[in-house]
Amino acid sequence: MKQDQGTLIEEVAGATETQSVKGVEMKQEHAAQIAAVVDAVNAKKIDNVYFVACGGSMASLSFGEYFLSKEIEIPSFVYTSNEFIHRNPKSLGENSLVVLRSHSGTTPETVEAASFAKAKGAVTVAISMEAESPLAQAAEHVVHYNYKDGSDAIDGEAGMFYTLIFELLNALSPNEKYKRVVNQLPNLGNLIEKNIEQFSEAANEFGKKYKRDKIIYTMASGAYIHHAYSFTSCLLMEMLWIHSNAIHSGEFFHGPFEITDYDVPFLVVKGEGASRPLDERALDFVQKFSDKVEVVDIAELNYDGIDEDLKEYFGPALTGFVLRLYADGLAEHTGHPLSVRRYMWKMEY
Ligand SMILES: N[C@@H]1[C@@H](O)[C@H](O)[C@@H](COP(=O)(O)O)O[C@@H]1O
Repeated sequence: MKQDQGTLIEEVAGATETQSVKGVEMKQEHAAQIAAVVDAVNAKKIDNVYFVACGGSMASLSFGEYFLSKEIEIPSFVYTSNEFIHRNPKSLGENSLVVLRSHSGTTPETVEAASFAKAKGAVTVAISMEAESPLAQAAEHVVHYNYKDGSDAIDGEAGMFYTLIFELLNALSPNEKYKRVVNQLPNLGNLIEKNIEQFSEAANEFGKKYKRDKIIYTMASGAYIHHAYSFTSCLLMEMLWIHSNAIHSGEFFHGPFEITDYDVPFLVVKGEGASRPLDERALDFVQKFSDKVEVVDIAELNYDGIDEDLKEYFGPALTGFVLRLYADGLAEHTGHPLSVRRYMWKMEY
């Protein structure tokens, strides 16, 4: 059992000279929720970490798996909720940390997965915009985030999630880098605003140019494959009814590239970080054979106030807000609002 070491947020709050973003502080109840998770992790020997959710929520949790597997030796896994229950992973047990996420807090498979993990004795953490939701009640710990209610981004989905992940990384394997990430995360609000401003026009042009296309492929790698997945599944297919597939840049040459032609559209997310060369290789190819290639270059995002060596952690936190603009552009020019569903939440399935 480790000593109770407290959280990085508490450390920052007690040492004003290290606080990098003046006037922006996480709400106390949110900092306390994260502190409770850190205490629970410090009180146990954690052997593995499971991230469990559905759809866009699963994609968001996958950034946690990406950073944990890249940074520390404790293995981590991502599961869609129903498979988590049905597969019943052998290493799930009382030394597991299971992080579940549901925006609504009501997705039945995810609620059930929380009860399933709790029954196995794991430390369970529910992330949701609804602090009283069924998911929050099924898990031992709750990490709540504010959604479109005027709260600062540090209390929103990205601010809360990335703070939790870097607090967890620090609890499992302390490193001064994680402290700097937590110190600099309050910059998110400002950065989201600046990046929305920077990419709005290109995203609107994208909508104008591709409004007649019935299929748009997305391509990415590393952390960004999870952005490609949610862009494809949630934004293009669910909300805009545009056929798509999220292709991993490293896998592109092992089948999918045969579909490339002058009139086949690709949205390529050129990542910032370890797997950027994979994206560059795939991009070189599609740019040779397709006239319909759109690139979102994550290295070109605005990272004001972020240390150079921390950009790879901030890129994934900002990209969702940028890609959302590209869906907004399509919605605007196709006249198909992102809110329309035919089946989802409308019937039993
Ligand atoms: N497009 C939505 C996602 O955005 C959502 O994440 C998921 C699960 O819903 P919830 O996050 O409420 O559990 O359903 C769909 O996939």
